[in-house]
Amino acid sequence: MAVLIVAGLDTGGGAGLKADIETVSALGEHPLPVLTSVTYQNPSEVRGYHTLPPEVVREQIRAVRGSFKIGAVKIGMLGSREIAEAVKQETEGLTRVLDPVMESSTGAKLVDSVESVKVLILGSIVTPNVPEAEALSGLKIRSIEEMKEAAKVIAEELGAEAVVIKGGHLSYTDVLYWKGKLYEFPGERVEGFTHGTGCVFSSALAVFLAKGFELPETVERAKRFVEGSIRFSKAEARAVNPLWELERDAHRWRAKGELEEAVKELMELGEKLNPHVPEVGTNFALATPFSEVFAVKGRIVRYGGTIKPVGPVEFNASDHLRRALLKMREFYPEVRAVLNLRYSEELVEKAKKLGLVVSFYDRREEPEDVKRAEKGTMEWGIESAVKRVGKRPDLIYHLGDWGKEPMVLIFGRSAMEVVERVRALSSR
Ligand SMILES: Nc1ncnc2c1ncn2[C@@H]1O[C@H](COP(=O)(O)OP(=O)(O)O)[C@@H](O)[C@H]1O
Ligand SMILES: Cc1ncc(COP(=O)(O)OP(=O)(O)O)c(N)n1
Repeated sequence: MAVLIVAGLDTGGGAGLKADIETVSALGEHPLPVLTSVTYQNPSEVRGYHTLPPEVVREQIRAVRGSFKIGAVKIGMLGSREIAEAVKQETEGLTRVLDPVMESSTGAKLVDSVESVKVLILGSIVTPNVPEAEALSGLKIRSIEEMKEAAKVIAEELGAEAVVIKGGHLSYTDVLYWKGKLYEFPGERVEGFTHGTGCVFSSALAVFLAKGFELPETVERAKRFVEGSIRFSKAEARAVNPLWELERDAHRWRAKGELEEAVKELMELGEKLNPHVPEVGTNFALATPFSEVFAVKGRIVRYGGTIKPVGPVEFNASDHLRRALLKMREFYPEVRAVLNLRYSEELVEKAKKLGLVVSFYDRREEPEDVKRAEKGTMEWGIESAVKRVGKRPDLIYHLGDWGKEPMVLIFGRSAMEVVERVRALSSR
């Protein structure tokens, strides 16, 4: 099934047509991109825009309308009244999702007037954010109740088929008004980059409608998709990541394979490693670029004179090492792997001789409030060891405390780098 996308180009690659194409593709449908305008923008500012002649927009739609089975159309930045009129005529009869783009989140205008957007409201599924809903309804919106009133006004007075008011500017709860009924879609703030959320939301809505879902289910699915695209956004883009699901799954698959290979290699060191395995066992953890962590279920234990993994490599199989690794990655995101061994002075001395950067934390220095808080020790320990040495540590040790075995953590930028370090440390 194809989804027609009528939108503007964001040169920063975060919102607009590029985000729409990625959303439609990631959700498994075929995007048909129609350009209305070129903006000059990055995630921090929109410097201006140029609208294409309406005839150019018209011809783009005509070129594809007859040759593809179009399940829905998503309409984003229109730019001008003339383009809005052309798009209205050329998309007649299609299921229309209208994101009434008026301003970017940075406050720059992306359409000549609110009236131009209104041209396309009749019969469309309209997805304003709170400021856009205020402009369309003439009402002030400060609460979910006021979102509901505005949605009703936009549907009943402007003739929208349905109205979804998005809550990204308020409480992250979205509201749908459809066929005389109101629906709420509760949400919570997700940490990450949010430039492009509105574009991804409306494109996802168009895709799920094209797939045949009913509107309330469609809104729920689109909302959860946007949440993922915020959670798995990336620093270099400073915008949402519509490819998150595909990338996350690919990274999970690769990380699992990488760790399985490294564990196999580690088993080759069996006899040499056996004396370094602590009473609680050794574990080996690897993080994906999205900071999801794999480890060995049940840990690696001493077995006769050698060592043995108790279970398979699994997602979230070690809380302890996961917390150590994620804390280290806050300082050094390139660090992806960690393994724990029993502390011994010889091991630490050998690490220093090998030129590894060694640091430590002293549990006796742990502040009382961290001690009282459940699960804060590891994070505090890694942070204090990182700060103590002032550069990326390869090995962090602690000397234990009441009921806590002294331990060594060996870090690396890949699982194999950790194995190589362990090989060097355990060689006689
Ligand atoms: N930080 C966030 N955490 C979770 N959901 C968010 C966040 N920001 C926006 N959303 C959701 O993203 C979608 C788009 O909303 P919004 O950001 O208000 O649109 P726009 O980009 O048009 O301003 C909505 O479903 C909204 O609830
Ligand atoms: C070309 C273009 N189209 C739309 C927008 C606005 O995108 P949106 O998803 O609403 O994201 P924010 O502007 O709220 O970050 C845009 N900026 N450029």
